[in-house]
Amino acid sequence: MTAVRTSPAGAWAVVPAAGRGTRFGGELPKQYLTINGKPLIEHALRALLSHPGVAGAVVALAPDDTHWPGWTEVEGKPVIRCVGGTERADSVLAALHALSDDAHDDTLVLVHDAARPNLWHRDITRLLDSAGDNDGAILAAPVRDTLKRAGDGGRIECTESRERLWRALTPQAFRRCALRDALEHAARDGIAVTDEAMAMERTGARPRLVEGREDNLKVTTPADLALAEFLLARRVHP
Ligand SMILES: Nc1ccn([C@@H]2O[C@H](COP(=O)(O)OP(=O)(O)OP(=O)(O)O)[C@@H](O)[C@H]2O)c(=O)n1
Ligand SMILES: C[C@](O)(CO)[C@H](O)COP(=O)(O)O
Repeated sequence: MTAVRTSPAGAWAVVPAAGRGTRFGGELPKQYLTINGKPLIEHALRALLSHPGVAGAVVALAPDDTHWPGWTEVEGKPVIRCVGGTERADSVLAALHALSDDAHDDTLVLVHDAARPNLWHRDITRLLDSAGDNDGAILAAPVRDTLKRAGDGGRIECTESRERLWRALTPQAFRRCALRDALEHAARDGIAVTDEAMAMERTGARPRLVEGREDNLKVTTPADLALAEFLLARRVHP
């Protein structure tokens, strides 16, 4: 893995893409499934790198990835690869390390799943506008459904309040070193964090919730892929 010089101007995208897609199933990792002739990861990278506030991207790949097309540039901006880890948080941490020490500590990083192909510029802009303080910000969507807690035997134990509950989306935006330290701390404590905000919360930070488009979906199952196809077919970029 090569250390990278980063531009002081602009945020950097960090794209974890080292997952196996176990819940999706199949041989091909889901980030390489195509919609409109482009793999999901390309949709994600183009959405990020075509935004004027994003200077480049670091992509974390599985060590045995044979599908990565070898891009070093997308939308005229640099794309760097590194080897990801066992869990998503390990992959994000590896990508943060791949940004060299001469990158500013306070460079803003936007961590975005390779498996979220329907990201819009307006959401990136709103996130960048809100992520200036040291606690960072994430895109999120309010929970809309009535929530049931399961008891024994597949029966409902109770109805949970959805008040103040949000679904975490990506990108999630933080200062590079603050996020690196938070992820390292969680790893040392043996805590499996499922998103970047969770690692930051453990340090006492209170990241801002920025309401994002509800159709910024993560492709997790085949049903999600069909929905993403529907959404992207109607989309006029960016
Ligand atoms: N060790 C890992 C695990 C996940 N990811 C990435 O994190 C994003 C969101 O994770 P998820 O949807 O959980 O992807 P997978 O781990 O591939 O799916 P599954 O949990 O079903 O195996 C994806 O872009 C995935 O490639 C990663 O970079 N490194
Ligand atoms: C980061 C994430 O996409 C936010 O929704 C999510 O946490 C990824 O992992 P998950 O296992 O699918 O929740």
